[in-house]
Amino acid sequence: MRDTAPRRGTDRRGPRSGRPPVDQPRHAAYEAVAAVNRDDAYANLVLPAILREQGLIGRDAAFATELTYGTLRRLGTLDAILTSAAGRDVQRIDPPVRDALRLGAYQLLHTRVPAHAAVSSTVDLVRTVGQGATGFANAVLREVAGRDLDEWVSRLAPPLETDPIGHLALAYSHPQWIVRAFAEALGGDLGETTRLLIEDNERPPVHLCARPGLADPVELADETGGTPGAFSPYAVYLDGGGSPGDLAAVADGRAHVQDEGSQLVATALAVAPVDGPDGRWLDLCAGPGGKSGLLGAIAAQRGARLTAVEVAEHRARLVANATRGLPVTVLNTDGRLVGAEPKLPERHFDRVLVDAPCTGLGSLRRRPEARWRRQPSDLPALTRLQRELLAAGLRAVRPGGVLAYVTCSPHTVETHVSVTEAARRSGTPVDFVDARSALPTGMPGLGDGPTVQLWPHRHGTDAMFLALLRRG
Ligand SMILES: C[S@@+](CC[C@H](N)C(=O)[O-])C[C@H]1O[C@@H](n2cnc3c(N)ncnc32)[C@H](O)[C@@H]1O
Repeated sequence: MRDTAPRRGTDRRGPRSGRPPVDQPRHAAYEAVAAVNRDDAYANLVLPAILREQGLIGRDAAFATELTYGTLRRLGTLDAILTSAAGRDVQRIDPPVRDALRLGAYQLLHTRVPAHAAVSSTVDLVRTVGQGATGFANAVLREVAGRDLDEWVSRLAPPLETDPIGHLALAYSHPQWIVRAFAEALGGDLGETTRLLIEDNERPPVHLCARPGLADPVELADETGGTPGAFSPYAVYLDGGGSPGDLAAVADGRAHVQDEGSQLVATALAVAPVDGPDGRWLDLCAGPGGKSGLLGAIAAQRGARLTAVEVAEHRARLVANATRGLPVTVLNTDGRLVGAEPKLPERHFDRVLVDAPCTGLGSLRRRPEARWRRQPSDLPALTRLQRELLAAGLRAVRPGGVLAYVTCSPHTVETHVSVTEAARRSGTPVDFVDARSALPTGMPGLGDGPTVQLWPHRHGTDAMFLALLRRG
């Protein structure tokens, strides 16, 4: 099969020119997927801008979103199938045609769009983005349509028995190194690993945090048409649809959008027992301010004050916005300067949060392209930073005070290894507190302690890791 002289560019003849060759939602999805793959854009930023620019709302916006997010999540599996169907490595197909084919294959294998509509609309799209390649695109998509997803997986994936990681990676569209890391964090349980991978490919729910003292979760659920959360005392699950930023409660600062797992780990720091004074709290990695917003609201109720540190200037501004009206002081500085920066004295704080920069493998549901961008080679620099920030946090906490180490990744190198290494090297006496005791009573699936790993497939949250340490 040959794609003859495909032409780059997008000379789309939109409805305004009188000829609508490609419907708007599909074209919007194409533009978003192309921007992500070509320009390293982020889908969650670029797609809303495209939808706004093209005036897409309601069902059209939902369809464009489903196509964009679904195609990006399933990229690994779709590319393997397209490589087979095209008889050549998908990487050698002209990028605009390749992205159009990915969208077409996604519709064929993952949606209820009838096959003829998926094929013809993709060929129309290819006509506008890669002229001359329509015959090629038509032939490839007909080949894809010849099998359903299960048939393609059994044809292309290595056997589960001999290569379980390779099999799961292809079947559930994750890079192998991530599947391996998840399986290790789940104690080698491949059934659970599979459930996690399936969950990662679903659209994540939107959770609100009803700020303590400012909103009641039951009333907020009534007001927003949502449901009170299962675990966090502040959580409300939204039913989907609409933009949460448009909700009155979010606009007027009574609530903010925050995964329930993030709420739980921030609350755990606030409820862990400390001996003695309890008025000085520190968030050493605060941007964009979700946990500072919740901790600041709790601090207001308890007469405490939170210092929120963020090294990136624009993110420090986001923290200031997220904590307006709360007893929070934002410092735009490097958290590792504890002891050197006068506003960050050693042995000073009663409660310290180190929500360290990490690979973010625990929130792949929310960032569809992230799994393909992250590399194992990202780990050394991140884990070094995690240990340095943890060491700084341990210097900042006073004897008898408590520190929460949190990552939005279940990778054991970022969780257990980082926290035990940093504690060991700190030269400070520290004890692990059983983090389960700082989470809601009766919460299932928390393991044997003392650290806790939350999971999308167990708890419906991001895969947040929590270790609580008390300085002796
Ligand atoms: C995982 S995010 C924190 C999320 C935040 N706690 C929340 O709930 O919204 C990590 C943050 O640490 C910041 N960061 C990275 N290195 C830092 C450093 N050396 N000192 C302070 N902040 C740092 C990053 O810019 C990023 O905003």
